Amino acid sequence: MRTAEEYMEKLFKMRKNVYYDGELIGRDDPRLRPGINVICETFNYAADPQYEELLTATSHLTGKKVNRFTHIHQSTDDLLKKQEMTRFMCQRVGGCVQRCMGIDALNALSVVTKDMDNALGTSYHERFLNYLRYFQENDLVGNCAQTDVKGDRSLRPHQQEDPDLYLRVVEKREDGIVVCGAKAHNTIAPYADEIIVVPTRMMTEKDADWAVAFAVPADADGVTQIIRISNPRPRKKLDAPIAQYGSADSLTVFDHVFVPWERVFMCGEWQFAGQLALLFATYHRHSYTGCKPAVTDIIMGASALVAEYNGVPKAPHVRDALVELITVAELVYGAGIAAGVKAKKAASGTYIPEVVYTNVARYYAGINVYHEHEILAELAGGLPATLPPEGDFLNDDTKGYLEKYIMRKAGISAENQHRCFRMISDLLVSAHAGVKQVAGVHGGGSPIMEKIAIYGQYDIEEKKKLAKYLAGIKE
Ligand SMILES: Cc1cc2nc3c(=O)[nH]c(=O)nc-3n(C[C@H](O)[C@H](O)[C@H](O)COP(=O)(O)OP(=O)(O)OC[C@H]3O[C@@H](n4cnc5c(N)ncnc54)[C@H](O)[C@@H]3O)c2cc1C
Repeated sequence: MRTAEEYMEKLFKMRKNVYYDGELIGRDDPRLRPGINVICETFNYAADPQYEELLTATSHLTGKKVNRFTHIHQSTDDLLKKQEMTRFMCQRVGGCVQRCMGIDALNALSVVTKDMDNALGTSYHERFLNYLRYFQENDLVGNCAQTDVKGDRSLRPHQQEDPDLYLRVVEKREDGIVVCGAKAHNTIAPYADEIIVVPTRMMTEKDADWAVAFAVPADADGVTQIIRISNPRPRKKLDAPIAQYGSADSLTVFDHVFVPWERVFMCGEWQFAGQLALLFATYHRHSYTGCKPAVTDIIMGASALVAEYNGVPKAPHVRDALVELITVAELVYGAGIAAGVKAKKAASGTYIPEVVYTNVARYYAGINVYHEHEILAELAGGLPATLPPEGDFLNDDTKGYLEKYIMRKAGISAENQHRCFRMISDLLVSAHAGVKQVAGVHGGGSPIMEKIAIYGQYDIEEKKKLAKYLAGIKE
């Protein structure tokens, strides 16, 4: 397994292909550091004997110890540990741990490459396992690039005016394929080792050129990342863990990118594009049953703390608000556990979380994101929005006034009151908070996509039969 230092050493040597705000930047640009800090923690905690059980696993390929963020689930226990690890890690970094998506994509590919081989006589699975071995042995960090830019949402890939609006194969050669197009909203891409591309939707026969899956180094020739960095507001003196972790998302352009065959895991098998798209979504939404409860934990902790600092921890509406937050966190987590316990073993041996429990959990988490922030905003009052900048707490002319007038419950220092409200301000009214909120709604698929998955898998006819039985309707 790698150390955080080894991860960064490799990262900083990558080809410069990342653009930010009009500049071509290196991966050692300090503005990327808060996102990189998140990934470093996935190495740090894996190296800590106290967290070894949670953060590491045994590779089913080599029998060696691997970081759990590179592991293919071999049991229901693996899925439960992944969920628990995700909640724990997201609590430590104050939000998205980001390293989940690469391994979610690899789990989906482990299933679909085998199913394709069984149905069509292709030989993708062996190829995939070779790549997985490389991924695990080098303890790599992967972005999953699933979301195409999609153009006109009502049209299929082959119907778009510009065929590049979904990523596609433009040439097949003896040694590999050439792809063109772009993938959107790729979190972690500027500080990932690898980009793992999978289809975003079901395809028809006419969409065969768009039914493609592969992996490339994130700095491969022809790959350009145009990114948006989202960092917490910097602190002057009042440093705190929440201010150290950020993220970045990329529009990843593939301009005639060559992919050697050993890295191609689907090429034209349109019949399996939908299965791969849905399976990645299932694994990723199952990861959300770990990360979203962690986000609720953070909001819940901040809500309870601010009520205590305000001197009203026992007020009935505070208790009600906290119970609402507990309900969201634990229903989502509980459904994630159910999805793990009810997982099915695929032909490849990989365990797949149960789809309905996974999707109801992700859906419920998504539609509650803004409500949870509303609860915190209500309990915190207006100060998170009007809190003077940190400089005023440091300036001798104003410091005394601010420390006097921020006081609430006796016995809590002015600094701790200030720390509490500055964190809540970061959680509620910063640009970073806005990005996290939208990610909470759309990451892993918009709520409508979860509804489609739930309705598509649920046996409503069975429920109609039940109603007929109870009503005494005999046909
Ligand atoms: C912060 C963040 C990070 C993300 N990270 C990643 C990542 O790392 N990798 C990745 O692959 N993706 C990532 N995503 C993408 C995420 O999965 C998508 O945002 C999501 O699937 C929605 O796609 P979209 O943004 O293109 O919105 P759209 O597809 O435009 O959807 C917006 C709305 O349009 C409507 N709509 C769209 N299509 C149709 C249709 N055919 N019929 C009817 N209505 C329709 C629906 O109401 C839908 O909710 C991330 C997203 C965010 C916000």
